[in-house]
Amino acid sequence: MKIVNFSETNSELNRFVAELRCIDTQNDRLRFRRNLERIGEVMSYELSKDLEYSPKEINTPLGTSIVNTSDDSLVLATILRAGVPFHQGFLNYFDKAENAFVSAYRKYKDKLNFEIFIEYIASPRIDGKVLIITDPMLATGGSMELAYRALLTKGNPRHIHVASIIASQKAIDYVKEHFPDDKTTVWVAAIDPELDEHSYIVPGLGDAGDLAYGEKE
Ligand SMILES: O=P(O)(O)OC[C@H]1O[C@H](OP(=O)(O)OP(=O)(O)O)[C@H](O)[C@@H]1O
Ligand SMILES: O=c1cc[nH]c(=O)[nH]1
Ligand SMILES: [Mg+2]
Repeated sequence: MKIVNFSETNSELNRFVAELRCIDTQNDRLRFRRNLERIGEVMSYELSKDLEYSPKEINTPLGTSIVNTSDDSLVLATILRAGVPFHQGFLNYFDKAENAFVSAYRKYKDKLNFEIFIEYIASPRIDGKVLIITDPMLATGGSMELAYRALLTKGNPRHIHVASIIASQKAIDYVKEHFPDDKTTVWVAAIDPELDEHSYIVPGLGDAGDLAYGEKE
């Protein structure tokens, strides 16, 4: 399985990640959402290099130009809530893509133990298409796997791209175990070493959904 970790390359994307993480900047919700979005934009550009292309004739006012454009049918799927701004970044570039939305939430039995529930899915058919599942946080990997399984009820994708911003090492191992090795690519801006007792990523950034949209009851 190909894993692309952007933190291994020096680029401006690292500053967007730093602003998401930093306690001095992350409470500016507008900036937080926009940073999720612009990481989505940069990632989608890099991911676009892995799609299939063929030459097309384009008529300009003065002649004909041959341009290689992608032939892939894309489905951009995201996991509510924190996935929404990150998803928008992908959609800014892949503006012709179809879209899917899945809800996943942690239902806590007590302070430390939770189950993940999927209650909502809105998706097109995904047979033979390139499925890109976006979620900024990959902590245990449980939400990503359940979202993927829910999306499989809509067909069999040709390729799956798992796109995240901060992943724990544990989640990377989990995705390697639970997604098809021969047709999955993982894109992450950073891989962090630990999870705390609440299964939050350490050092991570805190709760991405709350930072983007405010605390929930
Ligand atoms: O890998 P996991 O252990 O499943 O955790 C990651 C999930 O947690 C976050 O969502 P959260 O449940 O906080 O919902 P929210 O986006 O509504 O805040 C995040 O956006 C992922 O969906
Ligand atoms: O670290 C984490 C884990 C789950 N959800 C988040 O938003 N952050
Ligand atoms: Mg949250």
